[in-house]
Amino acid sequence: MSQSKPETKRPAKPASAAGGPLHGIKGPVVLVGAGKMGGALLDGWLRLGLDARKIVVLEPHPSADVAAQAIGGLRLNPDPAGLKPEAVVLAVKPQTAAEALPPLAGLTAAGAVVISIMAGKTLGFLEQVFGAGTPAVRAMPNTPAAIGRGMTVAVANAAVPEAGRTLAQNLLGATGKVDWVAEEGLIDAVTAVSGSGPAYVFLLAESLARAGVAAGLPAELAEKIARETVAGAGELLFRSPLDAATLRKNVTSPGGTTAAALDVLMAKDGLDPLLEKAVAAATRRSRELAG
Ligand SMILES: NC(=O)C1=CN([C@@H]2O[C@H](COP(=O)(O)OP(=O)(O)OC[C@H]3O[C@@H](n4cnc5c(N)ncnc54)[C@H](O)[C@@H]3O)[C@@H](O)[C@H]2O)C=CC1
Ligand SMILES: O=C(O)[C@@H]1CCC=N1
Repeated sequence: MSQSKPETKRPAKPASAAGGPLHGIKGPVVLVGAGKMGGALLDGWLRLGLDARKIVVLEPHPSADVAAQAIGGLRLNPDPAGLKPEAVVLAVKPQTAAEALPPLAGLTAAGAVVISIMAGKTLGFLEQVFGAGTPAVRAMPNTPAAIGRGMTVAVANAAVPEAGRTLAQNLLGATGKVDWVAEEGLIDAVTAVSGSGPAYVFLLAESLARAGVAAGLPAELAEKIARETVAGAGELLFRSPLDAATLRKNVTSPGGTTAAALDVLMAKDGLDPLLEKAVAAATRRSRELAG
């Protein structure tokens, strides 16, 4: 199990305590696993003003940041027996799930919606653990959730009532955008594109820096300009109404330097077939994780 924990500082007081999308939540909301992604969700809930007293965190290795929330009333590792949660959010590693979750099956007895962000773990698996007919949402977020700029795609089983879907939308939406699909099979490819996708973008920054060094730049300068270029281009894509292809064309002067590079990147054996292979590999792995 990974011990790396997010070190982001949470504001002492919620930014907006009243009237936000989490306002109507009675709780408790039980978060199982407060690592990188669970921690990002927790941050988002607190940022949107969810009262810490409505949150229960089950986490064997809480970060100092999570532990500090206990002062604000968040309940850390209480006995789960007797809890009657409104939602149970699962953010443990898929490989840990078979061992970690069965002891928590009783948490949904009073009708809680289960919201899982575990890669590969199906709605069927969640119903196996928590009982057939348990309202369950399978969601795939990504790490920009840590700065409120995540992209999550979710699918619900037939047992989730409209109110449960709204609850899931609001809890997941605390970290960024949320889209829903009706077909669970799509989540594996979503995982491969947006779930894992930030890693491909960070790799691009690393590769671009290495290519800069190979072209004669000092390593420090190459890393700085590659990082700023990826971050700036991402920000431009975020803010601009133009699509990615138009923004790319705007960089590309006919017969110029960018065109020379794009001739390589857009060749038959360029970036497209490489990313297609990478996304296919991640999609396959997501299916395998279903076990
Ligand atoms: N890291 C990513 O980019 C993304 C991860 N995910 C999914 O999110 C889930 C969590 O991943 P990360 O946050 O990256 O991993 P992580 O390792 O940072 O967090 C997992 C947490 O679960 C805790 N844990 C272990 N056993 C437990 C138990 N019995 N009860 C409660 N907590 C327990 C660990 O101490 C750890 O803090 C995974 O299922 C992953 O597939 C989904 C989208 C993106
Ligand atoms: O690598 C993984 O399995 C997780 C799921 C998507 C991003 N990280």
